Amino acid sequence: MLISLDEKSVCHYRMIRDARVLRAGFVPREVEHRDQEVNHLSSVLEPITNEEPADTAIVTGPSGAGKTCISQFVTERLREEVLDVEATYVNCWRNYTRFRTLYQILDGLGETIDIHRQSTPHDELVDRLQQYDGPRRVVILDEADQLEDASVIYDLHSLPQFAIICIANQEQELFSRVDDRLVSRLRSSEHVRMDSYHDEQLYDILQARAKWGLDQDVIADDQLYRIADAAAGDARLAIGILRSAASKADRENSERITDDILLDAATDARAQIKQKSLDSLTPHQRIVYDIVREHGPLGPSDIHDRYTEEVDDPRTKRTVRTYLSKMAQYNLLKAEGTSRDREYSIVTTSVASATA
Ligand SMILES: Nc1ncnc2c1ncn2[C@@H]1O[C@H](COP(=O)(O)OP(=O)(O)OP(=O)(O)O)[C@@H](O)[C@H]1O
Repeated sequence: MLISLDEKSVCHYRMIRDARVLRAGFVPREVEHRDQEVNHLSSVLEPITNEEPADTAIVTGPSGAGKTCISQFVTERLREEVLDVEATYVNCWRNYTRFRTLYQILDGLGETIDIHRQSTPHDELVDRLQQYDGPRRVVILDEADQLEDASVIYDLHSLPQFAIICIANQEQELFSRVDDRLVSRLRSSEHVRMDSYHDEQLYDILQARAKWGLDQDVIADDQLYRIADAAAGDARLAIGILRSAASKADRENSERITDDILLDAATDARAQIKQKSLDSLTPHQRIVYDIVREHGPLGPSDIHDRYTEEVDDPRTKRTVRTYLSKMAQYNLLKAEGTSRDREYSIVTTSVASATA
């Protein structure tokens, strides 16, 4: 238990013991229920521990299935086992151009001092990667289906110094963004698929976080089960609800997480995740989202027509479809109808919560 004194010397109870373990990007020392996926991914990367080239790994699954966590966990474990392995993590949604992704990778190698965003050609960046002869390096390309120009995967694919983990929600979305020569290579890559968690699995993930992050007995088992149920298979949302609940309890100087706190926490966590997803949208995706918000429900063709009227350099219909699908995956849009008459509308954050 942590007790702190504010300026007025009032005692404040703090139930959060270690806030790090409640953060979205935290990689735990032990991961729950993913032994098979951990072993599979480890075996794909294994050759680099003997200085041999490794196959590219494709990791897919819905939001909150643990794709990033498992990829980072496996990479870290590898780095613990052998000295000469390094790792670079790139969020391709944030770095969605080929230049930015190459830049981030080179930055991890300390090779960006004289690179100029305006004038350095792509080929020179690729040359530098080719010349890299340091320790073997795992490059995690997270949200790889968001790359505007996925040829960066091709750039890296053939370089033996780099082992690539490509993370995406769906395999077909990743493949629809790359050209045929790369599709055939990626099809023969190792594929690690992850499904949404069951309630029991989410409960275990939550219990471990509560154990490390919070004081004992501040949340009851049945409350953890309700969080798991409300999160509907998404570990990111589940941990988000626990984090919101604990910080609200701390703000209110409460010694336990009450059911009322939990109810608000579910709403807060959903709103926070939604805001984060909205902030991640690229400028073109944001325009598409706003069109659906203002004029939806709309079908993909109507959306594309309106979008091409609004921008000078429109992306293809196919790309806009991948935007729509990604926003549906991230619960920003909902799709209704079959593939022939599908329409998209925005998801309004519902106040009703399954933690009630
Ligand atoms: N098996 C697990 N054991 C422990 N913690 C986990 C596990 N799976 C996921 N988590 C935790 O859940 C949260 C969400 O996981 P992660 O970010 O890896 O999901 P994701 O599939 O990459 O989602 P997104 O597609 O939204 O990026 C993270 O805080 C992560 O540490």
